[in-house]
Amino acid sequence: MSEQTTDFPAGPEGLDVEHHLYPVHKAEVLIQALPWLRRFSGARVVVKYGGNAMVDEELKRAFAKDVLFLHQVGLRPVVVHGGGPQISTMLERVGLESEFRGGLRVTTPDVMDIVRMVLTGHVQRELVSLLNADVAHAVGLSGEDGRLLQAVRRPALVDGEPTDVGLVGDVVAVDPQAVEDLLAAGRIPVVSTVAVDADEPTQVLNVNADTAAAALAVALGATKLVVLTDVEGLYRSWPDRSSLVSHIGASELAGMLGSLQSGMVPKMEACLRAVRGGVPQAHVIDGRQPHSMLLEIFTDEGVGTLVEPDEEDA
Ligand SMILES: Nc1ncnc2c1ncn2[C@@H]1O[C@H](COP(=O)(O)OP(=O)(O)O)[C@@H](O)[C@H]1O
Ligand SMILES: CC(=O)N[C@@H](CCC(=O)OP(=O)(O)O)C(=O)O
Repeated sequence: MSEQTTDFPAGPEGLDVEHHLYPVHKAEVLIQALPWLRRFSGARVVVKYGGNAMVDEELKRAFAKDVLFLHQVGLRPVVVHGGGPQISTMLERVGLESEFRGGLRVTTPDVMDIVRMVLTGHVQRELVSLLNADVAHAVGLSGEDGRLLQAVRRPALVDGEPTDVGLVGDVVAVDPQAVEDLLAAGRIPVVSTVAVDADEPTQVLNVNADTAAAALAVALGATKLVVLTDVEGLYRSWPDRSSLVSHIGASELAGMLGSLQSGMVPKMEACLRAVRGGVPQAHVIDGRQPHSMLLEIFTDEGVGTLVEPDEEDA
């Protein structure tokens, strides 16, 4: 390992390790990781990388390093990415309106073209390129490939009323074979969440990336779903930053869903679906903090919010 200290995680009390990590502490970090490395060897981890967490180039590179680290130490990461802000930027550039109803983008055929173009043609390509900067393990695919993600059209719920949002779908079936093939070949799959319409297979649908990641995690029998976003985790009383929930069971979360707002609704619904679908742990962590994923998986303290099944279901 090099002398450079900038890639080491912050200490438990927010210690500025860049300047304070002594060699013995570096060794302690490695020793602390040992039981977790052993426990998660071979485990499938679905990592959802939200568009809001893709803040700058350095953070994106740090994310790519973390994924490569997981792969290198024997886990089986599968990256599922979003790109909501990037879609909105492109819509603005081409003079199309960005409108959300009940947290879902109103998706006309023109908007769908942009969604598909930005997710599979831009965000996914960029992530694959970052992941392949040193060793070429990553391969990108879309929910259309091998009909990985199949969805049916769904309305948004606005004040409890179903409201049409166009070409928006809910994932109803996953055929994970394309991802399985890549995993069997030692690849890192990078999935864009464009889905095939189950009722009309030549039509594509825009699906929420959190929901799609959860469905894929269940279908793959993943050990963890890790959702990277632009907040520390779930806050009990948003926006009170002192109310971070570090651990929550499925039933308690189900009871909280009705009080959540905006982007946290699909995110926490996705975590709930994942743990109720057999994924033992779902995490929401801060993608703006470099290497938060490694801190979550390989340190005793963990970070963010952990969702687990109710004890009787575990
Ligand atoms: N209870 C809550 N706890 C945390 N964040 C919340 C909560 N309620 C609403 N939010 C909002 O949800 C956002 C995350 O969702 P979203 O913007 O869709 O992220 P992403 O692009 O990563 O999917 C946060 O930035 C925050 O503004
Ligand atoms: C139906 C719907 O709203 N789809 C989302 C898909 C992208 C997404 O979910 O990206 P993030 O994870 O970055 O939010 C959208 O069009 O913005």
